[in-house]
Amino acid sequence: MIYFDNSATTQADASVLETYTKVSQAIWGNPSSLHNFGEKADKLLSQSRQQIADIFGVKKHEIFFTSGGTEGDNWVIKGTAIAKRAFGKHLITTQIEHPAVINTMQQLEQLGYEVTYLPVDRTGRVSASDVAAAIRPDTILVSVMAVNNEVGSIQPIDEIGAVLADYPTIHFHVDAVQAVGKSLRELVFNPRVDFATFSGHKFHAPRGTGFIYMKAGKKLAPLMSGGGQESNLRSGTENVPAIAAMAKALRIVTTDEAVKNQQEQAVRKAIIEHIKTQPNITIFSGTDEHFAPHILTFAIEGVRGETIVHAFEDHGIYISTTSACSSKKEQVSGTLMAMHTPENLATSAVRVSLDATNTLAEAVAFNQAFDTIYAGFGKIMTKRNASN
Ligand SMILES: Cc1ncc(COP(=O)(O)O)c(C=O)c1O
Repeated sequence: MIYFDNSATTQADASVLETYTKVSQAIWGNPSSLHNFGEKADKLLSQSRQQIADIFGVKKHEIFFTSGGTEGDNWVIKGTAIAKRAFGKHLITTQIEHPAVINTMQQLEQLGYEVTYLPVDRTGRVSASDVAAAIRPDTILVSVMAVNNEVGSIQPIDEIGAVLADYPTIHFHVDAVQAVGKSLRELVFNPRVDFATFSGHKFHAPRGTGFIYMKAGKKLAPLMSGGGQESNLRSGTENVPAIAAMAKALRIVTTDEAVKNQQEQAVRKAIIEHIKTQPNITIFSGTDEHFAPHILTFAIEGVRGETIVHAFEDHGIYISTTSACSSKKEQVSGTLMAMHTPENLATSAVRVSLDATNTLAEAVAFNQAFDTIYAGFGKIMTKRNASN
């Protein structure tokens, strides 16, 4: 089996699962309990928070645990909307955000908020000057992802940060779910960024884990009210075993990051160099510094994305249509449409998403499977053209 769908989810690391099991067996007390057993869990929770903060060079009390990327995005956006409703009801985002952002924004629109969805260029990048032009006196939030999950384009967070330096009261949120382990720490933690969202299952931690970064002094309304965990901002008994496991997974994925990214880039380039020689192939992910090393999206014109996914599956290779969320709903990729891709090409797009465990030998196997699949589709396309 060759697993090339790491942007959908990653396999939990064996040593990370070991931590999860050990903590579940040995330190399963409730961190809020007053007794010594609870204190042990609380101590581990605190150590995990410190570990994560240290990795990113931020303060411990700026890390808040969540259940994943969707919760983090919802919290920052709705939490801002509630906390700042007296100051304004305008939010700015892009047309290429994950549904966790776009659908949250749409929900707010139904409640009377106004949202500007900024366009992107043909390479899938938003422009900082468009952000500047969209700012209004009642703008309360700018939310822009670091790495797009469908084509891998890296957004100019630093340039947007420079624009927002003149507007210190506007919350600046970065969805960093696809940016972990991709040598983008400085970009995500640009000094002007106030909030960032992270999801554990994208970096080999157990499902249902995640955290947000909330800069000291910034405020969000809680979405989960209850027992007052996470400094009264996110109630609910903490999943200490999973959180300890996530902290370990983050340490592993961020160790030797540059070397791992070179590996991903090498595998990606080996595939690009091979497939780009064929006619009817469109590659949407660039190889320059504006694209993350792990995502490659391409289309075989005239063949539907799901047909391509299943054809590779027959060869034991797992890829996806442009995102795991949209693949079962037969939705056309929002990112590719925003990039002005013709609809017939957007419906033919598939995403290969890598991590550092993928090898050049797997790229060779992928390329061989590609040749067989492409030749098969070629016959169908020729027949179709002849009968038209
Ligand atoms: C950019 C981005 N944001 C948010 C999410 C949602 O994260 P989760 O699956 O942890 O809810 C994803 C998941 O694919 C994503 O790629």
